Amino acid sequence: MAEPLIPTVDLSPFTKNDEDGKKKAMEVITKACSEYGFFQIVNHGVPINLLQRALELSKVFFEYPSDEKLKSSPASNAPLPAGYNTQPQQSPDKNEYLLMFPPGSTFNVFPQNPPDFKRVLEDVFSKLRETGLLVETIVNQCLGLPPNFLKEYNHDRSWDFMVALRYFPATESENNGLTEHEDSNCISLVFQDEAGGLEVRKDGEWIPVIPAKGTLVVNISDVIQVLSNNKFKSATHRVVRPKGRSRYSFAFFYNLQGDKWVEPLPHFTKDIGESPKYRGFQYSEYLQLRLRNKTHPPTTPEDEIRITHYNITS
Ligand SMILES: O=C(O)CCC(=O)C(=O)O
Ligand SMILES: [Fe+2]
Repeated sequence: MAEPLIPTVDLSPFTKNDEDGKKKAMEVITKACSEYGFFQIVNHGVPINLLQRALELSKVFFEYPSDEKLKSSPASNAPLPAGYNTQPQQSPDKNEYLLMFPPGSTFNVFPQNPPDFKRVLEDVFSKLRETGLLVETIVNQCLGLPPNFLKEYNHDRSWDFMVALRYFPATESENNGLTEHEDSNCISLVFQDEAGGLEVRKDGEWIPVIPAKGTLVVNISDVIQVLSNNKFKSATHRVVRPKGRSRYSFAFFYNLQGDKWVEPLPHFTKDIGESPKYRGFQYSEYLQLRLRNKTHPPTTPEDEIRITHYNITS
């Protein structure tokens, strides 16, 4: 049988305390994170039915007429526009989305319909947050950091957010759904419907993530890349829209508190005689620069701020 293109890791050894299984899983994860920062997980603790239900309900929601969706427009004071959003007309990203912060956040604006949607979104969020913590713990161990290091550094869960996305069908002339990028946060978890379209760049080639029910995609993001001084890679990924149908997905961003200082850790620099590859920065500063890419897009996309903004080049 052909090798699956993106490795799929069974996380059950981590809940069953199967030491041998954990070791094997960690080898696969370490390799994937060192090369390109993407892998898939099964037995991750989020019920498959819940993931399916979330996709079904988001499909119902996004198929409503605009005026119904616009009833969940964001309140103006939120740090990110929680609620229903469309991309600006000039954006190359042809999607619409519903964004939420943790259940109970006062920024959240939920649709009234379909009636079960809010409860399912809150459930999915809570479950993905638990899986995010588990993955962070595994990444911590794969990086050889002291136990609980990342958990303690990244203890404030109020910055996490999730988006339900709907991508419009490709046209004859273009199929960009989400332009290539790296996520700014720590770890992202994604699931997509059977239309597929998510791709990751490995050795200069775009590798499609073949959709598989109940499977979550793990995406290592910029904060982990900086802390580990490039030992683990922030995945470059994009979404290509399929023809003839819309495509639905969810992305959960296991984030970091804005006032945290981010810089390569001593473990990956002075302790091993390596120079830092990034200068330190406050996370909220980087978030603002990234947000500005969206609100004030530069004329050439190459001028968008990425994590390379903090590179030490000498
Ligand atoms: O829709 C997807 O599959 C991925 C979304 C994504 O990469 C993002 O929102 O940053
Ligand atoms: Fe992304």
